[in-house]
Amino acid sequence: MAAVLRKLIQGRLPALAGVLCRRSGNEGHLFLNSSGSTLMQPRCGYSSPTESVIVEMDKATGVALLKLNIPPVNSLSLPLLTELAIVLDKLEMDKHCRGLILTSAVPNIFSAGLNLFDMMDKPNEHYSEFWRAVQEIWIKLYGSSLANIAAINGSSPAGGCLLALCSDYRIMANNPHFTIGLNETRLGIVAPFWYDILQWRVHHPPPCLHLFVMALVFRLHVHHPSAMTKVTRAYSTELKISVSYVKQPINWRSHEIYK
Ligand SMILES: CCCCCCCCCCCCC/C=C/C(=O)SCCNC(=O)CCNC(=O)[C@H](O)C(C)(C)COP(=O)(O)OP(=O)(O)OC[C@H]1O[C@@H](n2cnc3c(N)ncnc32)[C@H](O)[C@@H]1OP(=O)(O)O
Repeated sequence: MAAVLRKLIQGRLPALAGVLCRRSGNEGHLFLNSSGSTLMQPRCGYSSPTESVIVEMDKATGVALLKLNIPPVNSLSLPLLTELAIVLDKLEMDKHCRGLILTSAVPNIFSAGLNLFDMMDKPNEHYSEFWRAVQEIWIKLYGSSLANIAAINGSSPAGGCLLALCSDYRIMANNPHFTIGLNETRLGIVAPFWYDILQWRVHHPPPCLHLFVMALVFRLHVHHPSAMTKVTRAYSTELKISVSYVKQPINWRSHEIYK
């Protein structure tokens, strides 16, 4: 099945498909359990200097698991955003890396959004630097040539939700205690205009990414390999077409929402 997917799609997305679809063994598989914790068997690992972003690279598949690791709530502070930017740059330049999964090492929290203390009682220069770092993460994640998925294993309000929206696809743990959404509007903080493009993508996801999620569902719940092969065959044309949709350049003025 994974072989069929690999044949159908060229480029970097197949590596992720391999992770999601592999039939035997646990290595390289991503699991989200009901408590929202993720389990992945890494082949090797390295971390950012302060370990605020833990990176576990599966060399066999070329997929990196990135875990935000700033307790208590993974708030997106200037140091965390800076470190995340460095990690994303490194992965982008790593020719063995083909995809990434963004998740959290903090139990029950994906990210509490922008660090509120970075947005108060600071000099103007700090606000400029902070906002530049926020925009940089958006550009790096959304504009990444790597296939990327957000595994939302905890609450993810405000900027946490926006961070997840930068990924190609989102999978959230099924836990009624986990919340997600743009609660910051209650504080009078409004997401910028360029956030529209993220919303647009969520409402119009590339069809092949649907297939990856279906693959995950099959792997975890059906355990019926032949079913997936049938699905892959049925969607083969759609898959080929959909490759052209993935990783569209950032050119929101050409999107229909602006027409
Ligand atoms: C963003 C990068 C990607 C780019 C995306 C592009 C899109 C465009 C970006 C533009 C973004 C603009 C809009 C975004 C704005 C924001 O993000 S503003 C931040 C708003 N966030 C919140 O309002 C979250 C508030 N927090 C909570 O709801 C809860 O804390 C929680 C996350 C659900 C966790 O609850 P719980 O486990 O009960 O923990 P608490 O006891 O509440 O908190 C523990 C300690 O953590 C501190 N804390 C919580 N949130 C933040 C925060 N955002 N910043 C800093 N600190 C935070 C909290 O005060 C507690 O501290 P102590 O009291 O000292 O223990």
